[in-house]
Amino acid sequence: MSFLERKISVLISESFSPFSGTVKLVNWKQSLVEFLSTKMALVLTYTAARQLSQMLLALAFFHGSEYLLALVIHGISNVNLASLLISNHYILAMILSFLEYFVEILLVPELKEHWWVSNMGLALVVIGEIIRKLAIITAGRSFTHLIRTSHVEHHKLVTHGIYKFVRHPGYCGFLIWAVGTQIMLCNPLSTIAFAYVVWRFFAQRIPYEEYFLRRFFGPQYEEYARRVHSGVPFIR
Ligand SMILES: C[S@@+](CC[C@H](N)C(=O)[O-])C[C@H]1O[C@@H](n2cnc3c(N)ncnc32)[C@H](O)[C@@H]1O
Repeated sequence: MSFLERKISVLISESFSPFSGTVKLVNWKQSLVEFLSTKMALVLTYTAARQLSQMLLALAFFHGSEYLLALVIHGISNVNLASLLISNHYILAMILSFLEYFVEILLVPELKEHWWVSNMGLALVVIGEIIRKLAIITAGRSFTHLIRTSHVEHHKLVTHGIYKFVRHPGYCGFLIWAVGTQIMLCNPLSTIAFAYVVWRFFAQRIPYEEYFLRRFFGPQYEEYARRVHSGVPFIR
């Protein structure tokens, strides 16, 4: 056994030894396999099973219901797969968040055991879903996944229901939902990244969307925008 092999063997056997302070020299390869298989077993714990299945359910429910509502409101001929709201950037962000989850549950499994944090995330996912779906149902045909750049007859300014409290409940709900998914997974890096990326996306989208709303509805929209907050932090 080389010096390095002996060192690794001691380190690993120390971390597994049930007798504190006892240094057992064991075959380092066998120890490494034991070490990795113990870590892998952690991935299959109750914690991971529950957090990951909640995440998959949240994703399936969010995208499935977006598509179904679009079908019901706009009719099959006006809806395509874009209504699933799954872009390449979105897929990449989700893959990175799953990657963070797996790396952390292997290296720092105790991070995922903060159940009050995870449950708070789950509550945010549910609240975000409710706000967004209320927005879609309230706005009806006025709520299109692509921003309208020309006025159509049936496009009416919506200022009732949840739009009485915030101008962009659909975006507000999505922001809460997206950040909630990462808090639910106890993913610190993705929580910050999702909050920033989603917020920045809406910070650019809202002025663009409102430029057309002002053109379509003029002083009526001006007055509404003065009265009601956007619903997205730091965007008036
Ligand atoms: C993806 S929806 C988002 C709606 C809104 N920004 C929200 O977050 O609930 C975008 C479409 O909704 C329309 N829209 C946004 N606010 C509206 C309102 N108060 N009344 C009618 N249409 C609106 C825009 O013209 C755009 O075509």
